[in-house]
Amino acid sequence: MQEVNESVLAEVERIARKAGDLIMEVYARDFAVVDKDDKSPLTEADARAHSFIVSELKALSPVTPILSEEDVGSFTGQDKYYQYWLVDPLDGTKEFIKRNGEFTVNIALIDSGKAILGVVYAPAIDVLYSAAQGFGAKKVEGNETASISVSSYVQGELCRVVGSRSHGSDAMGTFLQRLPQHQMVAMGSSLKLCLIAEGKADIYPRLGPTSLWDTAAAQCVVEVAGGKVVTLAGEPLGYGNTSKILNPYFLATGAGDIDWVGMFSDIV
Ligand SMILES: Nc1ncnc2c1ncn2[C@@H]1O[C@H](COP(=O)(O)O)[C@@H](OP(=O)(O)O)[C@H]1O
Ligand SMILES: [Mg+2]
Repeated sequence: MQEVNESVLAEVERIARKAGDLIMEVYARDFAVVDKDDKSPLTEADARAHSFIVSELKALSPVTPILSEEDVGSFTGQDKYYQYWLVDPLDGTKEFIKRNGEFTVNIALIDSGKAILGVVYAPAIDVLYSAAQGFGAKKVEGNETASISVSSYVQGELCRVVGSRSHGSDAMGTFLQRLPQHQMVAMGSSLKLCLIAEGKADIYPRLGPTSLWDTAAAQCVVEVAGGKVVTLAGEPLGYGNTSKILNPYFLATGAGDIDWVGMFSDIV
């Protein structure tokens, strides 16, 4: 069984940073883009980060299975403790290709369907978010480390909404029309969830598809920072059923007593 403690968290942070360095080597030069079977793009950077992360996690935790976006076929299922590593080696591949810096390395430890440790690293801006149940949530920007927590939205105030830069939806437009005062920020990758975690956004409605690996690590950061990531039925997004790779639509929110789920019930 993989324990969670400060040294394990530090090791996962090191792995995510080094994977980010490998990604940035590709970012700095020309690279080829190929279409995967599902038509999503793949670059050499995804493959390099994947190989590195898998070999390092195996060294850290030899018997804990790994589910990575780039090699779903070799996942052997959760272990007898209902644990596995859930990895998106490069989230925001479209942003990577556009070279706008909004992409991340994501590593989560799942235990009984819940992400109990999560590390998100954005190498182009050198920002790392990291959290584990019982150990707090933090942001490391360059040499500065700060504890992070969500903000509390009060109805009637300007609502800071964050959404995908590359994958929109009609339902999002309907939702925004209902918020008299809002500010919409577009952002690629799991960085949207991290903005909720550090209190820079109030809500991230994801009314379109994502996969388990897109959300797990950053959901841990949001939850430990005091926020929620819930389905449109109000249940926390879960990771216990790996036969179903796609997440349901979800809402990520900070603190406050607004019934966000109720606001969406007739939209979607
Ligand atoms: N039609 C679709 N089916 C499944 N996942 C999708 C999808 N469209 C977008 N995504 C997911 O959304 C992620 C990008 O999120 P965003 O739009 O918020 O930046 C992608 O991650 P990758 O870049 O790792 O492929 C991909 O997993
Ligand atoms: Mg992804």
